[in-house]
Amino acid sequence: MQALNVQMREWLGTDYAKYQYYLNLLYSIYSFPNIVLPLVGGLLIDRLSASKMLMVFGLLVCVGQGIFAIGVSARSIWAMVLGRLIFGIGGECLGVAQAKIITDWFKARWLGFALGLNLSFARIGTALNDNISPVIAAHRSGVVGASWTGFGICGLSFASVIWLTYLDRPESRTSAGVRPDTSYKRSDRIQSKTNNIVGRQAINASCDSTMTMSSDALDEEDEIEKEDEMAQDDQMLCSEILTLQPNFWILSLCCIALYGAVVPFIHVSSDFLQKKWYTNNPTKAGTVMVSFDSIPDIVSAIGSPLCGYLVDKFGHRARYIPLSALLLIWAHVQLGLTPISPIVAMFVLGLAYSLFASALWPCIPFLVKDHQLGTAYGLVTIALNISLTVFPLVVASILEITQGSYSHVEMLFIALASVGLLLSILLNVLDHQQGGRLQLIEEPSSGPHHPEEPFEGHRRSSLSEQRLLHDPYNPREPGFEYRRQRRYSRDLLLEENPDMEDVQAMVTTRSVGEGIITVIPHRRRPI
Ligand SMILES: C[C@H](N)C(=O)N[C@@H](CCCCN)C(=O)O
Repeated sequence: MQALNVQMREWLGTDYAKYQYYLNLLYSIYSFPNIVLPLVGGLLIDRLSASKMLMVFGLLVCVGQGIFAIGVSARSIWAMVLGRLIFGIGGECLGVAQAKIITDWFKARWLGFALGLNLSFARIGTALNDNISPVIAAHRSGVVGASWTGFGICGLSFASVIWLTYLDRPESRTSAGVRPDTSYKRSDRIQSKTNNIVGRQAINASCDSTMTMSSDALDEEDEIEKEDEMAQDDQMLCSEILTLQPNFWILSLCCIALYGAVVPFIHVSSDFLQKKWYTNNPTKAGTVMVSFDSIPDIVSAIGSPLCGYLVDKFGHRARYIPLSALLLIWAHVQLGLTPISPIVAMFVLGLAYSLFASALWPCIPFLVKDHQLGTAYGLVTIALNISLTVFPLVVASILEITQGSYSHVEMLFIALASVGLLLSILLNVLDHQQGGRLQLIEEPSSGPHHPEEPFEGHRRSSLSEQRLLHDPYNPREPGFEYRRQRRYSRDLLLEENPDMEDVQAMVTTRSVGEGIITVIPHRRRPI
């Protein structure tokens, strides 16, 4: 919208004041419903399935952009508003579903890099939109052409949603050792529970059965039944939201403060930079500002996957957050209170943007249980949208009251970054007291897996870090089912030619009917 500012106003034929009202309305209608809806989206993702919901949200994005483009073609502002509403609901919930799928697949390795790459594509999209939309609109087709180009891109995005849904199907998850999606898991569990019952009845009924069960195997079966029962409870309930740990809520507050110190600034940066540095040279301002505007997004497009990689490689993900808050304070102090050229400050701002975004989102899976992930991502997305709804309005009010004083606006951003700094220090202190879960290193596993290894994947962890892991074999611990599957599939894969005897040593087989057996992977225990 911002990118097509002038051309859109000319196309709609409205005066400046009315157009500013429409512009704000089109932005607010995107963010406002997302103060609540990502929670509903997240709960649906946890209770149904991330890829099914991804389809629904992807469709909403296409429908929303289609209605918006029709509105632009017909010069109907209310159709445009309706389009943005549907687009916003789909877009933010789509982000939640994406994050859930990425976490399911990359939780044990490369999570920071994968989420960083996801952010990188979002930034590239923003930078391309800012720079290409006006060029498209300047041609014969105008803003109508630019809006329908947007619709075409949404169509391409929906095609990749379909492709992703295919890649994320239950069989691929199972063969890759990835935690199955909720709906599949539930039907699978009902089936396995039925099999267990049938198997038990068959064993009990046939005293002359040729199959005898060792007491170990019976213990194992009892444990598996217990796990099944407990897993039935592991459906995300609304009431569980209140039981999420304080660190999760502090992280959400960090999200409000730090995004609030960056995104609303980017929205007004073009006007600010022009007024402060290029007042007497509007021609230069016109050309320079387009690229200046995009510096934080471009730096973040490159920086986010790199920072994500650093987080994976060296851990300490929560420590990057106060560091990024310090960088934000530096950038805003330099921009707001000094006459120094803004280029360096804009780079620093982009670096801080990369650093906190690629550290903050990968913290979430370390703070909630697996079955709460969608809801947790939904809640942090709500925090983000509160920030993106409230602070642009605060900025607009400050500009109105101070008659356009950007120094006062910069003071707001410095204050927000300082609040982010304090909150992130508190987060690190509390996390340290609880053993440093947020600082763990997850790195790609290369060598063989040792039975005594307490957690999935190879990881350098200090003793204090390991203390907090409790019992990774406890089905109530976050990621239990995921770890068991990973162990099982890794054990099979690590054998170059796994022969059947070895495989049999790892599983218990049950005859549950004529010609039907059920295979239960053994749970490995630390030596
Ligand atoms: C408004 C927009 N959705 C946004 O700012 N998103 C955030 C968070 C994306 C999280 C995806 N896992 C961003 O940094 O782009």
